[in-house]
Parts: sequence; C-alpha cells; structure tokens
Amino acid sequence: MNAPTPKEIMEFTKTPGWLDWYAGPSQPAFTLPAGAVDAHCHVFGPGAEFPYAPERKYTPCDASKQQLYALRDHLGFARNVVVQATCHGADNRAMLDALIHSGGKARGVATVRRSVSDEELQAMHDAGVRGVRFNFVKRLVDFTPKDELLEIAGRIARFGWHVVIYFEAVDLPELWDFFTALPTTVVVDHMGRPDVGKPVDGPEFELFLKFMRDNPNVWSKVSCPERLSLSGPKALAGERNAYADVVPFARRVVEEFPDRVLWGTDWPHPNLKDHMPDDGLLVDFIPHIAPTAELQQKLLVANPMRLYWPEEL
Ligand SMILES: O=C(O)c1cc(C(=O)O)oc(=O)c1
Repeated sequence: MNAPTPKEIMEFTKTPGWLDWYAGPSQPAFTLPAGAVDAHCHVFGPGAEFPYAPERKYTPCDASKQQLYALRDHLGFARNVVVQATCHGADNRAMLDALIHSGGKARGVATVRRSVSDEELQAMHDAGVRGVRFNFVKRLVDFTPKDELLEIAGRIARFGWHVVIYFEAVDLPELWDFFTALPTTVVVDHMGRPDVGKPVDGPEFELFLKFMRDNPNVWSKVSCPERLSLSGPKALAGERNAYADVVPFARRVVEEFPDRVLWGTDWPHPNLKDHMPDDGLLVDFIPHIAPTAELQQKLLVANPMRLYWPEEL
C-alpha cells in the first residue's frame, strides 16, 4: 500500500447539500444477538489519506474506519462488511485499510476493473475481501460493459467470492438475463430499491420476489429504509417505529427467504437528501422486519457468517 503522493493530498469540497452522518446516535432499544454483523457499511477516505476518485459522482464528508468501528461497538455489532463506496471508484485502498485494521472483525466487497491482476485479487482476498460490487444506478457510476463484468465475475468466482449488485426496481427486467448468468452467489443491495409507494403485492415487487424465488443463488440486503421510505416517520427524535411504509416490503423478503437475507446500517449513508437517520433508531427497525428471535439470528448472524466467515462455522 503506497503512501499518497503530495499531489494526491488535497482538500475536497463536499457536494452541495451533503448531509454528514449523525453524531451521537442513541442506544438502540433492540438488543442485537451476540455476534451480529453490520453487513453493509462504508468508509469515506479520509480524503487527505485516501483521495476520492476523479471519476466520482459525489464528494462526501470523511467517515473513517475508527468512526465506523466506534459505531459498531456503540450499537452492539460484533463485525462489519465494508462495501466499496462509489466515491472511491476502483481504488480500494480505504476499504482495504479498514479491513486490515479491524482485527479480523471486518470483511469487504471491492470494486475492480478488468485490468485487475490475479496477484491484486489474491492480496485483496488475504485482506478479507469476499465479493465485488457491480453498480447499475446511473446517478452513481458510469456504464461498464456487461462482457467486462462477466469476465470479472468469472475470475472472482475462482476465489469463492460473490457479486453484489445495486440497481433500481424499474431496471430489473432489462438486467434479468445478465444477473441470472452470473456464476456466483449474487447479493442485491437494498432489495433492488422498490418503489414503496406501489403495493407490496403489485407486479413490480412481485418480479423481485420471483427473481429471488427462481434463483436460489440470489440473496438480498433488507437495508436502507431511510432511503426507500416516502412517508417516514424518520429515525429521529426517539422514533422507534421509523419508516413504516418500508416494513411490509422488507418483512416479506425476510419471511419468504430467511436464509438469504442480510442487514446493514449503510453508515455513513451516502447521498441522503432529506435527513440523516440516528443509527441507534435505525437498529430499532430490525425487529419490525424480523419479528422472531430465529429470524433475527439468521438475518444478523447465521447468514452473514455463512457468506463472509464460513471458515468459522
Ligand atoms: O443510494 C446511494 O446513493 C448509495 C451510494 C453508495 C455508494 O456510493 O457506494 O452505496 C450505497 O449503498 C447507496
């Protein structure tokens, strides 16, 4: 890992309107099961140490590994899965640095280009990377040709890694054939971003459920209610029943596919425009979508352990 050159040490100006992560989150009322994994979170820089990528679509506030791990301990999580944020492009140094300094308590998901070497993949594996992320959300990334992604998927499959996909619900029909051609476990970010203004038993969300039903290698993160909610209430000011309009969607996925769901805070919550949730209250969303101890154990412990720390089982 090279130290940044003087040219790389620069000041970054946050995207106008950027909301910083919530300082001083409350203590969740819900007690997480022992060994719970925050299976979707990010680090941002710090930019002076790990510069943001030139091709980024937003410039965030800094959110360091120390701050992430302090949140982990405060909320009661035991481990993290650090997902490469798009503001770092395919420069995985900040994420890898977080894994290396986690004492084995973090695994990671990288973004790589076709030019990545097998030696680089091996080094990432040794640091704790277990997946790559393919992003189809147009406001976040430029288009990558599908043949390039398929080539990457074939190469990372040999390391036993999986593919994380991020897309919007309206794009699922067009992406279906590509997704079902992937040779690995496939993990969908944030339930494929359903429009929760539409019925939970309507055709759009039914298509997502069919995608999971027809493809036993597909998992879903039932995360980001703060991003998907249209009517709140927001996880702020002591609200422990936040984002009620997202609950039926997430609960449906948890109950139908209890062995293929993951949950994460999504800290430090990139690109929220309306409000920044109190992460303690966000944890209190979990028992609404996974109402039994058995479902909670699968969602928060058994499933992420199977995917990210299988050697410990
Ligand atoms: O919806 C988003 O803006 C978003 C962005 C990123 C990222 O920039 O990596 O990751 C997420 O999980 C969600």
